[in-house]
Formats: sequence, C-alpha cells, structure tokens
Amino acid sequence: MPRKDFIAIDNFSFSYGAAKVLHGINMDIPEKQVTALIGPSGCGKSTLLRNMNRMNDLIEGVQHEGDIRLDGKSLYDPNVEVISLRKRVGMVFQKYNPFAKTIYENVVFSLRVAGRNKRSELDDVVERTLRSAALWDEVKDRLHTSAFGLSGGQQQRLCIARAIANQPEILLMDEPCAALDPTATLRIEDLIRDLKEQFTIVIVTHNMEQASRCSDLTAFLYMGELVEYDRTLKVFETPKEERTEAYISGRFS
Ligand SMILES: Nc1ncnc2c1ncn2[C@@H]1O[C@H](COP(=O)(O)OP(=O)(O)OP(=O)(O)O)[C@@H](O)[C@H]1O
Repeated sequence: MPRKDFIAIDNFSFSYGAAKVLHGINMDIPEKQVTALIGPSGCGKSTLLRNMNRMNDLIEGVQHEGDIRLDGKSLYDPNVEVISLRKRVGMVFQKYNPFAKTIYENVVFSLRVAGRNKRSELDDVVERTLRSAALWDEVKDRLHTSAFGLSGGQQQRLCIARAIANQPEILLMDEPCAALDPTATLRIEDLIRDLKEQFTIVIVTHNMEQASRCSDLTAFLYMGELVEYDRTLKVFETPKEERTEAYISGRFS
C-alpha cells in the first residue's frame, strides 16, 4: 500500500534571517502521486520544495521550526547524511542545466560519483533511464555527443533522466516547464504522469492548467501559509477557501 504520509510536513516554519517565509505548514504528501504547489510569486513554494531535500541548509542565517519526515524519519535527525538524503530525493530545476558532457555521461553522472563504473551496468542504466524519461528513441544514436546539441525540451528530459538515474524515491521539480514551449511542456507533463508509477513527485508550478493536468493533489500557498490542500479536482472545481478561488480564477497572481 502506498504510504499516505510519505513526506510528512509537521508544523514547519522557515526563516531567511529575520524574514519568516513559511508559517506552520502541515501537509502529508502521499507516495507515488503527483503533488503540485501553487500560489503567487514569493509565497514560499520553492522554499518549501527545497526544504524537502535540505537544499536551503547552505544559505547563511536560515532557521526552521517543526519537522519534515521522509517515510517516517526526520530529515533533521542527526544521523541523516545530506549526501544520502540527496540520493533519495532527486531535483529538477526551472532552467534545464545539463553538464558540459555527453548525453551518456550526464545520465550516469551520479553513478560515477558513487564509484560505479562498470560499463555494462552503466549501459543498462542509460537505456532504462532514457526510456523512462521518454528520450531514448530520440537520442539512442548520439549518446556520445554533447548534451548541448539537444533542444530545450530534450535537455530538460535529460535533466530528469539524470535526476532519476540513481533511482531516488522522490522527485522534486521546481517549475520544470517554465523555460519550454507549449509542445515541450506537454511532453514533460506526459512524462510526469508516467513517472509517478515509480516516484513520488512534488512540482512547483505557476501554470494552473499544468497543475490541473498533471497533479493528483494541489496545495495552495499564500504569504507562507498553506491555505488549502486537497485532491486537485476538488481544489480547482470546488475550492473551500475564497482566496484559493480568487487565485485559480486569475483574480490575483
Ligand atoms: N536565498 C534567499 N534569501 C533570502 N530570502 C529569500 C531567499 N530565497 C527566497 N527568499 C524569499 O523568501 C520568500 C519566498 O520565496 P520563494 O522563492 O520560496 O517563493 P515562490 O513562491 O517560489 O516564488 P516564485 O513563484 O516567484 O518562484 C520571498 O519573499 C523571497 O524573496
């Protein structure tokens, strides 16, 4: 049975120095579903997402209260090593950012870092991962050419492949289609729907249609508070809160 509170966010608040930007967020994110974080610019979506793999830790002066648990275990447990956490939680960013390497070497990057260099294993991972990222057919004849030779949408799918090559449990996506055209966007949305068979996905998006097309649950944040969190259909069709209704109907952005 997939776990309903695979990522359990428990009364979580977060500050950059004196600026408190998340206020007592409570949210259970289920396993192998797509959960979208929506809300106006600056409401704290990326901050919340980046806390799910402790990416904000390196910023000076940050503080948190409350807890985030992955599969029952606190991210802040002193025994949790951030490096092993990042293996469990992959991340894809707004601007596709392949490394200046070949397509093949981008996919196997995290395996090489972990000292896994056996050619036959790497070949298998490359094919399986590129198939999962819906890119194999387009690149199988040019695996050893530069990743920069791909289109923007292909480069983003390659970044998704790189993020999932080491089989994380969770995939965090921060506006993954923001730099893509509508056709490439739809391909990534198809891919997100396929990938939830294997991964728990959390996506930040400004695009309401995208949230309604590809997420199972939607959380609406406003000024660092979680205003509403429910099944996506419910949030879009019969929101409980006036502020959610106003936002999704475009009365403010
Ligand atoms: N590194 C940082 N240092 C200080 N303040 C930050 C930092 N990153 C974000 N903030 C502030 O935290 C608040 C929340 O920002 P965040 O990027 O999480 O919001 P967002 O909802 O993802 O916004 P957007 O949709 O514009 O990307 C904003 O007021 C922002 O200015």
